[in-house]
Amino acid sequence: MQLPVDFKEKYEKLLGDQAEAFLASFDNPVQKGFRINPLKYHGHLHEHAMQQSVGYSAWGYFGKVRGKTIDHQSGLVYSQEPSAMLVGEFAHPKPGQKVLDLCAAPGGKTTYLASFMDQQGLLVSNEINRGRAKILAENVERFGIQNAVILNESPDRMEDRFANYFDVIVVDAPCSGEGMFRKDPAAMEYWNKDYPSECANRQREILKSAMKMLAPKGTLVYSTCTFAPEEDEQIIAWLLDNYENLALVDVPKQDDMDAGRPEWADGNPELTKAVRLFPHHFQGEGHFMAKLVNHGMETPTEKPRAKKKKKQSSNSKSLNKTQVKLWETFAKAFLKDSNYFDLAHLMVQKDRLYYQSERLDLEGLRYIKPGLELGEFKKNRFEPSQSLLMALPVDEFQQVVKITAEEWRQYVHGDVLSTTTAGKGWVAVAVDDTVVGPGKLVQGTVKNFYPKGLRMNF
Ligand SMILES: C[S@@+](CC[C@H](N)C(=O)[O-])C[C@H]1O[C@@H](n2cnc3c(N)ncnc32)[C@H](O)[C@@H]1O
Repeated sequence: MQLPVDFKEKYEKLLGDQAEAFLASFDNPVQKGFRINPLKYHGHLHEHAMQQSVGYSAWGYFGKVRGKTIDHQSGLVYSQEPSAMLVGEFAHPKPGQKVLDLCAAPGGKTTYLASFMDQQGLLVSNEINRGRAKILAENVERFGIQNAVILNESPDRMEDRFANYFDVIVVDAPCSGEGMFRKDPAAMEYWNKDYPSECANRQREILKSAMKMLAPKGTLVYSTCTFAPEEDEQIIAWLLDNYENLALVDVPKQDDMDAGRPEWADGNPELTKAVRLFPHHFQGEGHFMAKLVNHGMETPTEKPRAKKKKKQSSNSKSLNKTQVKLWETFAKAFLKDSNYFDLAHLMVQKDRLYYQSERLDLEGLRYIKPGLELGEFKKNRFEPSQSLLMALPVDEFQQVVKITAEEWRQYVHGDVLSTTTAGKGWVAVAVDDTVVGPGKLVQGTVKNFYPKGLRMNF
């Protein structure tokens, strides 16, 4: 691989006698990986083999995910390279906590965090770039996460609303991407020797906002996919200097994981508690990560905290009587437990019904999904969304139509299926125990409600 000359010279100086092995590793094959989804997994995958597990991740395996498969389309697996899995392990939120993934698209860390949370608590998943935020929302839908809110904000605009709020914050920062050169050689086009310092400026701004949103005793995980000390140890040194209540957590390291390098920053020996993943030592792409805990009190906010408004925002409303009736009738016929989603946590926005695990007023913030989308109110009826189908296990539905893998291809193509299943009305369509989407039983056929935007040809 043709690496930038300045890049080579920099790491020859920094790494000394290890530089040769480090630079040679860029010619080795990229490590591919995937995770199984514990919110959905019932003991087997349809098209992928779980051969070699990633030791430090309960859900991680080496191997490549194929896109046009039941496993991928129904969110049973998530493609993620092995190094990135360690960030989720560092964060390790508990069910019920308030968790923020501040730089979240396309969703690798968000889906990892949700895997620990067991649909309880709140996961705010934010992405500044609108196009990428939409992709994030698609991945969250497929993974079946019930307790996520997808924001599309710049971190500084979130500070006041969420002051001292989150128990766990992950900042998987935009960075110079040196650790991705092997996987994505196009990343080299942006790189020049000043790029890491430019990225570091942005990282400090993002972290200033993150610190305002971190609760007392909260955990902050910072990660990059670059080797640049300016964006790694030097950022952590800056955090420790500027936030005296913040302390690094000593996370156990495997033999193939390197410690942070104090000599590449201000010499603070604490920095050895950070982790570097070098591709000449570790089976994965280049990464840096650090876990910190806030031992302090609440961080004073600069502006007064926004007062809680009694009135709901103009965008989102509680359900009116007709909508309550339509939803309740639908839920009774479609779900085994018609109260699965607490009415007090439901809200309507532009005729779409959402469930919010934690009631939030998002007025003034840009968002993609204010919660789990359950479906849409149409003239005198309620139509379930793909998100609802993805977010519940098969045994929560009253009526299920089981189809074969071959029929699944027809279903995701948009075809009407014939069936011997008796009954009528809304059904969950499933392959074995894997729910793949909604359908409607009409006289021996399953009318196809797989979203048009997701349909595919084979
Ligand atoms: C390394 S990627 C995140 C990857 C993601 N966490 C995952 O695991 O799939 C960094 C993200 O930060 C976003 N970003 C760029 N500038 C930002 C800023 N100023 N504040 C917050 N996020 C930013 C990028 O759009 C990008 O999606």
